[in-house]
Amino acid sequence: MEAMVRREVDTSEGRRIRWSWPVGAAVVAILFAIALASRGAPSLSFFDFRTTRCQCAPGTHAQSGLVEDCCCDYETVDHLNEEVLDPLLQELVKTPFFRYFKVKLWCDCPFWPDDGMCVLRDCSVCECPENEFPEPLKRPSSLGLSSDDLVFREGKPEAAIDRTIDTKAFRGWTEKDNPWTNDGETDNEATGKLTVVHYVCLKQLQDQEKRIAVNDEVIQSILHDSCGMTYVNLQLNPERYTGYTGPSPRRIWDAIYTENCPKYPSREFCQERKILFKLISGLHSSISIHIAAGYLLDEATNSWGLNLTLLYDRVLRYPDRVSNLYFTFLFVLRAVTKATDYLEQADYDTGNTEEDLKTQSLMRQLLHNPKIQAACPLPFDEAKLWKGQGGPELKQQIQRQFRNISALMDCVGCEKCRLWGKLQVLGLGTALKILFSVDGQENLAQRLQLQRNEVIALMNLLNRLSESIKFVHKMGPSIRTKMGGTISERTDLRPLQRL
Ligand SMILES: Cc1cc2nc3c(=O)[nH]c(=O)nc-3n(C[C@H](O)[C@H](O)[C@H](O)COP(=O)(O)OP(=O)(O)OC[C@H]3O[C@@H](n4cnc5c(N)ncnc54)[C@H](O)[C@@H]3O)c2cc1C
Repeated sequence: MEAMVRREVDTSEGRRIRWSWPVGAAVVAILFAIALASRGAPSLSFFDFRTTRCQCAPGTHAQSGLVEDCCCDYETVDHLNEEVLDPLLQELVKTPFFRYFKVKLWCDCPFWPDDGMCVLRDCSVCECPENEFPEPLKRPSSLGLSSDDLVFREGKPEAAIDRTIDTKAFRGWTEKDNPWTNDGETDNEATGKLTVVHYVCLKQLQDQEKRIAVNDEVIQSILHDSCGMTYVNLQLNPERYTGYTGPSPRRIWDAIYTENCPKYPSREFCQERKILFKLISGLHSSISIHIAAGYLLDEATNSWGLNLTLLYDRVLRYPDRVSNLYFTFLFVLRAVTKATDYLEQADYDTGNTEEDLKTQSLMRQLLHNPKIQAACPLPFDEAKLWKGQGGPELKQQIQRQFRNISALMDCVGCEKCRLWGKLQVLGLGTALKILFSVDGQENLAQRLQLQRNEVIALMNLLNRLSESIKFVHKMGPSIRTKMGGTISERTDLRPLQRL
């Protein structure tokens, strides 16, 4: 066998192969068998636009061939990403609709006392100044408030909010809870409502210096107690290195992996059990890639750039972390394409007609892209999951675990990391909701209900993953060569570089 491999290598150098009869016959027989077997199997190469329904293969765990448990190969994903997805997503996330994310940044960690430590000024999130975000989003009524709330809290009818524009701006968007994420994330959660009510009313009183003396401290404490909701311009807050290291993030990742999504190493376990680990691991890889790509190389000169060692040590040297990134990407892409009808009909109104038309057009180009449909028509096949014995119970268990992970985001001790952690976990929760809360494709658009913030999170998550894949594809080979090309068999035992 070894000799045969050597001969093949020789061929590429232009030498002649010397075949022995039995070896030649065996090779011909094997090739014939492979050809026969692959006639029925889908070839999903980017250059082979067949549209047969995919038989998801168990996967090879290497970075070639089909991405494990998915229906597209690595090469196809790289090409589609570079040619179609990345350019569209880069434009999409800059539009007013997708760049403002509503988030509760100051909730208490429900599991342990706050131990966050973040060393850089860059940790903090720059919130939107009053005059910046689009009018329809600005109205507090868009957070699901009613004028009764205001009267009840402050007894001040003049503080009542006009809901007319809210209805228009949020047409088609639901406020229904997502069963996959922590309840506190949703718009209609009670404390969220009160926070905004307090903020609006108290601020008005303060400004007018009327009736009640209110100082910032009071406002802050109210905001903090009820974990205030705020709008953040994502474009001004890139996900990158923040200096958030040490026991605090370690504790969170540990809690996620050990308590909520343990790794099931062997093939004995069903795909459903392995899904959560793979999704979180893929997300973790993407976060690490963004940290490495936007690293503070020299604090004195404030110079930012790529930290090669970090990228290699945390992600590239572990093939399973890379393949989990591709898995997560395909999973989220499938959710987006499954929700095509819904997302196409959704209202992307921010009051800026030109920009909103552009948003709509970009969404259409992405949802109906012929290259994606031809090369990767079914990125992930969710239909075959939860069918076995105990499937529904298993689904509920995994749903609970994911909700815990979502709640753990309030324990992240650095604002910017918390912002991106919350957004991306909400994006994953939205993908899970699309894929697993509604069976089948028929009438999906009628039955599916998404919050506006869920869609913003979903598309921004897809963009993060797409950026990470582009980065791995472009830089991976040269970095591997530079770093010596060693690939670790083990996924967690090598000490990581301290920052
Ligand atoms: C939700 C969240 C968001 C964050 N966002 C940021 C941010 O935006 N900017 C920033 O600078 N820091 C951020 N951090 C911190 C960052 O992720 C690291 O925790 C930190 O840089 C310390 O890294 P580390 O070397 O201890 O390894 P960590 O990345 O903390 O990894 C901890 C352990 O998890 C395992 N592991 C690592 N990667 C994977 C993977 N892909 N799959 C499976 N297992 C894995 C390994 O066993 C590793 O030892 C965030 C942390 C969290 C929890």
